[in-house]
Amino acid sequence: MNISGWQTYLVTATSRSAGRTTPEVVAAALDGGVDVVQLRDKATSARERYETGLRVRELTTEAGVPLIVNDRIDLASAVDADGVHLGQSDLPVAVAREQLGEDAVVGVSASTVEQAESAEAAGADYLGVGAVYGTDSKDVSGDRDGIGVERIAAVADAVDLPVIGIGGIDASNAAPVVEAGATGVAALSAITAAEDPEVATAALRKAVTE
Ligand SMILES: Cc1ncc(COP(=O)(O)OP(=O)(O)O)c(N)n1
Ligand SMILES: Cc1nc(C(=O)O)sc1CCOP(=O)(O)O
Ligand SMILES: [Mg+2]
Repeated sequence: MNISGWQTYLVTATSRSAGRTTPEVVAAALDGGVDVVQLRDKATSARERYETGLRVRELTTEAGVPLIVNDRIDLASAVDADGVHLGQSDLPVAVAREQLGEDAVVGVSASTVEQAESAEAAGADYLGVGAVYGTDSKDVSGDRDGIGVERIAAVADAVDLPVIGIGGIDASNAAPVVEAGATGVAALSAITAAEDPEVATAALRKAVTE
């Protein structure tokens, strides 16, 4: 898996998708050229997430794009995802590897250099680092304005893993995140809540590749 090629990373949220279903948003983002999709629905039942995950798996497989499941190793396995994204309070990387296999992609959230170094030592494949800017999509502890691109630079300097910036990122502010050393950017509301998720994805892609 070429994780270093992940420049645009969609994080889904049915509750922030302007009445569209998550498969509809994912299909549009795939048409817009997104590199990886993470299924992250905190508000729906396990059964709903499973059904949605199966459909999103079909779409991502057709497009040749990896699928990551947030938090849940069991759901990642059930929908045959490529991997799982784990936060600081989620199960350890080693458990994910044991359950999903050595080839599974395991991402870990880090908002400090210390957390990034620990995740690297634990065997993470990539880091999700944020919240870079202020966000309404998640209750983030600490600085409401975000950790800033300076922290992205510090983390990218400290570890050898691909770094994905997340939090408050859209086409207008994505370039400095990559200039600071991130491999790519993850976006939730900038894509899911956009008037046209395909256009928003293409704009984000342009911002980080040009
Ligand atoms: C790419 C990426 N980075 C960070 C996160 C946040 O994960 P976590 O800290 O576990 O918080 P929740 O998303 O579970 O609320 C992420 N999901 N994806
Ligand atoms: C899911 C998530 N994780 C974050 C972190 O800092 O770890 S910020 C965040 C929300 C990202 O949503 P938006 O792109 O709409 O700001
Ligand atoms: Mg989590």
